[in-house]
Parts: sequence; structure tokens; C-alpha cells
Amino acid sequence: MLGRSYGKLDRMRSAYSVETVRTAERQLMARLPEGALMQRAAAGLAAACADLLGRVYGSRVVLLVGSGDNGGDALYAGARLARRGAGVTAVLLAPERAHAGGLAALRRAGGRAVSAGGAEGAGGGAAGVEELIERADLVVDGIVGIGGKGGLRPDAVPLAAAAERSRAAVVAVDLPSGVDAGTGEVRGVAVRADLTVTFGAHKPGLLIDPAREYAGSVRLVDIGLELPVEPELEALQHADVARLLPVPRAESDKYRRGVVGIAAGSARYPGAAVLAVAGALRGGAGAVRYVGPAGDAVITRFPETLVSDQGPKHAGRVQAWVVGPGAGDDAATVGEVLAADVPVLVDADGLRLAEAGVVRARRAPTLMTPHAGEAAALLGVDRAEVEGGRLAAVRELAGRYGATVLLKGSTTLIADSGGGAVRVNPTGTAWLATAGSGDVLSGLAGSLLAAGLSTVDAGSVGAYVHGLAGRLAADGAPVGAHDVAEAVPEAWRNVLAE
Ligand SMILES: NC(=O)C1=CN([C@@H]2O[C@H](COP(=O)(O)OP(=O)(O)OC[C@H]3O[C@@H](n4cnc5c(N)ncnc54)[C@H](OP(=O)(O)O)[C@@H]3O)[C@@H](O)[C@H]2O)[C@@H](O)CC1
Ligand SMILES: [K+]
Repeated sequence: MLGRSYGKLDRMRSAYSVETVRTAERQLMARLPEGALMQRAAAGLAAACADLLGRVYGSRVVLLVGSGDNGGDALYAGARLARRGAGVTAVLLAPERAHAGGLAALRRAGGRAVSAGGAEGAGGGAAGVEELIERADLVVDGIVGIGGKGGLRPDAVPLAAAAERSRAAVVAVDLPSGVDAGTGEVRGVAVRADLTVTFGAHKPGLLIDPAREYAGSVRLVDIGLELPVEPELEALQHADVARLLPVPRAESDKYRRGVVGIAAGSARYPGAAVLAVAGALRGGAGAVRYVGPAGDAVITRFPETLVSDQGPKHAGRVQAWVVGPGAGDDAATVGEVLAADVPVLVDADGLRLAEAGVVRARRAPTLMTPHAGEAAALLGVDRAEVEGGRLAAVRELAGRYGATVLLKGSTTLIADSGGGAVRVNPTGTAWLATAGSGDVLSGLAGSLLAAGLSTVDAGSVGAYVHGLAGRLAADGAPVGAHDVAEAVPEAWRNVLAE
């Protein structure tokens, strides 16, 4: 086996909960002159806006300004842009509660302010405001940030809609207004940004769908916060994955590299077995052992597979098992695999057939890999509930089963039952939503388990490489699951080349 220890997680992209960010901000603010943090935030925001505009002088900038400090950031950044020659108009959602210092700074710099709803001064009135937004070059969304509760309020909805219609680039301040910073949930309308400039730390909502989709690309502005070692969420990057990928040593033979057992497929669904083996052969284990009724199909496609028609118990030693893809109703095989004292990955039909009590009682680790529909069935809730609240769902399942759970989707999440940071995969692509793609992932991640990675690492590295393989294989066109499996070596090389 190739045990790989993972030291300092210094390169990961991390996200921190709103409470953690608030605490860090309070501690820092106590040591700094008043307003210093907001100036740092505004300076970073204005620089990002200027980059996006290219030419600041003569550009038309509209600020959408709510009643909190998020609006304050927008106003101070607007003042900086106005000083560089932009025509800046602030649209105030609550004129009497807008950040006073920010508003004064904007006015001093030559910017103007109008009310969002009423006809307060020239250019006011709802229709006029929407027209202003539609004709802008840049819209800055400072409606609400980490202080937001619930979805966007009704008075802000027409502004978000006008920003979406507009040809202007939309920059969200800290977060797109209307998304839940902590969970990634989106209730009703939210601002759709091209760029989100976030301060101090990523918030979970910026990394998890559906909110992530609203954020566009995300730029982090360092405002000097000191954050705890363990984040709430972490996303591996190329360098992290490169350090985790198993590398054979000079003295390795196939058994030392690990043998992965695949108990999958049925006479009716041989394809799932073939695809799981296709993933497993490219996942770093030294050998792939296949057990089940689809042996002929497997050996025809992959003659290097060790095929057995005995059950898992008599198949010979493996360092990890994958069970479930295309398994139909074969509960006996699932039970036999779960009784083995090695790491087990349970996918697809296997999820339905694995009893929670049995999984919880296992001494060796278990990795479960449901998609949203399967997770919903296990939790007894609607699929929409899982899709809308992915972070809560993955944590709940991990707790119930005492297992590591990988919840598939465009932002795949991996949670350990022991708590700790949840991993989020940044390489997903919609092209991976294709039949059999999950079978490839289960083989790949199972192979990484056999090579000695922990369940959390095998799941997150598997998802990362699988997502990258999907992108490389697709390259803008539809692909089949076997194309994804074949692109795994290229994805692997791509990671190591960094
Ligand atoms: N702290 C720091 O050091 C730093 C903080 N910084 C910045 O401050 C931001 C946090 O500021 P914050 O705490 O003032 O809250 P914020 O996000 O502006 O919203 C609260 C206001 O919005 C309102 N509101 C609530 N829900 C709403 C909804 N759904 N739809 C519409 N409105 C809604 C709510 O109104 P109320 O409920 O009172 O009527 C309240 O007045 C943070 O994201 C970052 O940008 C940076 O400058 C760096 C330094
Ligand atoms: K915002």
C-alpha cells in the first residue's frame, strides 16, 4: 500500500462561516482606526472594477446601495471610481439609512445619488432607475452582504432584474445579493454577477451551487483577517491534488500498489461494471479484480482485469472494494462487501441496499457516493431539498451512516462523519451529467482508496481528476462516460504538470 500523509493544507481554497468571519473582523477592527477595514475593502473593490472596465474615465457606473455596510463598501468604491473620471450614480434602497460616510465621500468625488423607488431629485423614479441600470457600463451590487437574511426583498427585485437585462458588467460586493452566504441556498431572485469581490475569506455560498453560479468569477481581497486553521469548507487545487496522487516507488509491485475489487454490474447491466473497471484501471491501484456476472464483458474490453465468478468473500485479497454500480437488487453481494475489513465505496444501487446500521458498525472506513436523487431517497426528502441545501444534506448523511459521503453534482461535496471541513470539488462540469459517468468515478475513487488514500482524500481527489477528465474530454462537445475514463491519464498528467 502507498500510505500518503498529507501535511499542511496551505494551498487549498478555504471558505469560512459568516460567524467566523464576523469574529475575525471584530478582532481586527479593535486594533485598527475606525473605518480602516471598509477602506481596504473599498480599495480592493474599486481596483477590481477598474480592471473590468479597462477605461475608467468616462464610463457609466451605477451602484445599488442597501442599508448596511455592504452598501458602504459600494459607495466608497464608487467615490474612488468617480475621482478617476467615471460618472457614478448611487441608487439608494433606503435613502435615510444609507452609509453616511460613504455617501458623503461619493458626493465629494462628484458622484450623485437617487432613490430606488421614489422620485427624489433628478433621475429618480422606478422606471428612470431601471433605465439607468440598463444603460450602465458597470453595475456594482451593494444591496446586501453577509448581513442578508432570507431572499432578496421585493423592493430590490426589480433592480436585480434590470441588472440582468443590462449589458453592463455586474460586480457583486462580498456576495451576490439574495444568496445565502452560509449554505449556498438561493430563495427566489438573486443578483447574477459576472464577478464577485469578496473580503477577508471566501464564504461557503461562493463555492456551493446554486449560489456559486450567481457569483461569476470570485476575487478575494485580503483585508488582513486572521482566520482559524480549520475552515468550514475547502476546495483542493491542482497543487493539493498533485501531492495526494499515489506515485509508485521503485520497490512497488502490483500488490504493493494496491488491488481494488469491483463488485458491480449484472447480466442486465454489464455496462456499469465495464465503466467502473475503466475508472479503476486509471486510478493508481496496481491491479483491478472484478467480481460479478459481467465478467465476459469486462475481460473482453479490459483483458488486464483479474476476473472471478466467486463472490467477494472468495475473490482473493483486495485493499478496497467498490460495490453497487448496476448491482440491481443483489443485496447479498453488498452485504458480503460491507463485511470485509477494508475500505469500501458504495455507489448507485448499493446505496439503497446498504443498511445504515451495518455501515455504521463497520470498522474499516466507508465512502458513499450518492447523487442528489439518491441522497434524497436515503434521507426521505424531496430531491429539490437536497439540491437547494447541499451542505446540510451531505453532513446529515455522513452523520447518519457514520461514513464519508460524497454528494455528486456540479459542485460535488465530500463530508466526513467526524465533522471537520467539508471538501468541495471545483472541477465539475455540466458535461459530466451523462449516463455512466458516476460508474467511472466510483472505480476511480475506489482505486485511490486501494492505493492508500483516506476516504475523504480518495473522494475529493477522485472527483477532482474525474471533473478535469470530463472537461478535457468534452472540450466544448458532448462526451460519453468511456471518453471521460480515457481522459483520466491526461487529467492526471495535467495535475502533475502544475
Ligand atoms: N464588518 C466588517 O468589518 C466589514 C464588513 N464589510 C462589509 O460589510 C458587509 C456586512 O455589513 P452589515 O453587517 O452591515 O450587513 P449587510 O450585508 O450590509 O446587510 C444588512 C442590511 O441589509 C438589510 N437586509 C437584510 N436582509 C436583506 C435582504 N434579504 N434584502 C435586502 N436587504 C436586506 C438589513 O436591513 P434591516 O433588516 O435592518 O431592515 C441591513 O440593514 C459585508 O458583507 C461586507 O460587504 C467590509 O466593509 C469589510 C469590513
Ligand atoms: K452584495
